[in-house]
Amino acid sequence: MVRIGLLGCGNVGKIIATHQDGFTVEALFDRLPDHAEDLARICGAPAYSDFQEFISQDFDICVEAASVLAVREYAPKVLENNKNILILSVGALSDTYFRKSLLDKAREHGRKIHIPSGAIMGLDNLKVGQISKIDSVLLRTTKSPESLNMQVTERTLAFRGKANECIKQFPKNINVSVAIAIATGCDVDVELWADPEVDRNIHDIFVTGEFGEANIRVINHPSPDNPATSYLAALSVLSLLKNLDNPLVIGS
Ligand SMILES: NC(=O)C1=CN([C@@H]2O[C@H](COP(=O)(O)OP(=O)(O)OC[C@H]3O[C@@H](n4cnc5c(N)ncnc54)[C@H](OP(=O)(O)O)[C@@H]3O)[C@@H](O)[C@H]2O)C=CC1
Ligand SMILES: O=C([O-])CC(=O)C(=O)O
Repeated sequence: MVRIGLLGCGNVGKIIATHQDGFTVEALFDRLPDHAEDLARICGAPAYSDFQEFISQDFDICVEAASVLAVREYAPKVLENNKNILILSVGALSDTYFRKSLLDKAREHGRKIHIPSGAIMGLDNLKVGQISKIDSVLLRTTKSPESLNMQVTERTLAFRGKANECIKQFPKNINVSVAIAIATGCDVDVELWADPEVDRNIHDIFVTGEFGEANIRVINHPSPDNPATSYLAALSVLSLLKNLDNPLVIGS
């Protein structure tokens, strides 16, 4: 059974702590001690207010569901403490210098960095971009204005540009674009729309390349405690953890 330590005890953290299937939660950490203690009451794992104490506990993989800044601060320490890490706030890896240094650290300590599919589908086969030419990738994301902290009364373009710029402006909303960029190895064009008519998080992905063309539309239900985060993002973490020890590996 996989043993995890949970870094970030908010909306996704709560879903993980309440659905322990194929893994057990062994330790909890959040910058808000109340959040970690709330989850401790739900799942029985101890809450730590000191990161070093948390990371010294006996678990196999640290599951990050906190923020881009938390990844920058803690991911290197997780690897230095000889633990694998699952990173949901993958936007942190848009900084190529940081990404390289984290990969070097993972190699040095013989550890893995897992990036779940998060709030989209198709990330598995988008990796063909690393071996076969991809000509263009566009992600068009539509969310409610509330999710984007905007107040608009009609469909409004919040951002158009590249993924690594968009994540700087919307670190809680467009991690998926960085996951696509890393998977494909391509610069990803992003359009981010605020639409008062929608109550879903919609991701339209358009890819063209040597393989042909793909148009992927994911219409996500928001998660219970954070409308900006799709429920699918939490489910993708649960399914990654459930399959970690499975001898059958499905999807590329
Ligand atoms: N890859 C993907 O496809 C997706 C990624 N995400 C990302 O996943 C992450 C988790 O999402 P969600 O659970 O909804 O977010 P929440 O804000 O509900 O929960 C995050 C928790 O982590 C805490 N936290 C934030 N920064 C730190 C830090 N530096 N150190 C310790 N704790 C910290 C937060 O505290 P506080 O409340 O004080 O900030 C909060 O308790 C987010 O970064 C989100 O953007 C979400 C959806 C899809
Ligand atoms: O949950 C979503 O739909 C996408 C999201 O917030 C992110 O990628 O950061």
